[in-house]
Amino acid sequence: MRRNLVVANWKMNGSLEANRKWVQEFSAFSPLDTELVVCSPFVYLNELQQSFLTSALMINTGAQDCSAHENGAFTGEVSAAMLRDIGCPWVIVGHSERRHGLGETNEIVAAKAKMAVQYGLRPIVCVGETLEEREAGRTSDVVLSQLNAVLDAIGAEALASGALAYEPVWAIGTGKTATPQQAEVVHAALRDSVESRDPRAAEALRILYGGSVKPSNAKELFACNDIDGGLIGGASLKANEFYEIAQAACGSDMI
Ligand SMILES: O=C[C@H](O)COP(=O)(O)O
Repeated sequence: MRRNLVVANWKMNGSLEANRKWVQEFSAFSPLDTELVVCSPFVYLNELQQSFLTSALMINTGAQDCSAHENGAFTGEVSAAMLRDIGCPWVIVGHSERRHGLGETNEIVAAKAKMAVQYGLRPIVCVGETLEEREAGRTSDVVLSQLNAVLDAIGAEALASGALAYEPVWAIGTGKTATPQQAEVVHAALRDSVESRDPRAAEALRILYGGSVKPSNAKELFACNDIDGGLIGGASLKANEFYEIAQAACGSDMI
């Protein structure tokens, strides 16, 4: 059975004060039977992790990226080893804002995923097509080539130790969510592709949906067979909305 996973991606948002308020607000809610991760900017990871512990919140931390390099003269980069060193268990790689905004190729994303796994981190690998690619009928080609680059680098089992996130670029921060049917078709194709390499890993792999997930649409998305939770941007900045989305994931785990 796959346990649903709901991940907050705060992107370049937050402050010490705002983060403390978020933790305080979230602590007032009853615990949920869903695995939760908050990916904050690097500088807040340590304090956030401590506050989750002291508030007895069952939330893990994640970084939003890691370097494709091991160490050395790479100004501004943060290595997987450093994340491991501060006890941050999760890391997002290949987010579309990095692929499209910062020119990260499939090869770079694969190298980052490899570094993450080498240092014992759980990668959340993002894939997704642009509107132009979808309209040209290239959705499967694009997401499967993004997936395969990572699978070639780390293998299916290592991917299943983390998660795969399908985020159609046209749905991110736009308010346009993929319909559950649109999302499920892509999720099923992604799982089939992993299955052709390793059926056990495919069964265990959590495939998250991301792109304008809100409390109002989360339940029907999470009810789909191959959607095992979400990667939540804007709505995760509000503790109550993230909690409601996490609540929607409770009890929709698939066997
Ligand atoms: O990582 C999260 C995704 O980019 C989704 O962001 P969004 O929920 O603001 O659309």
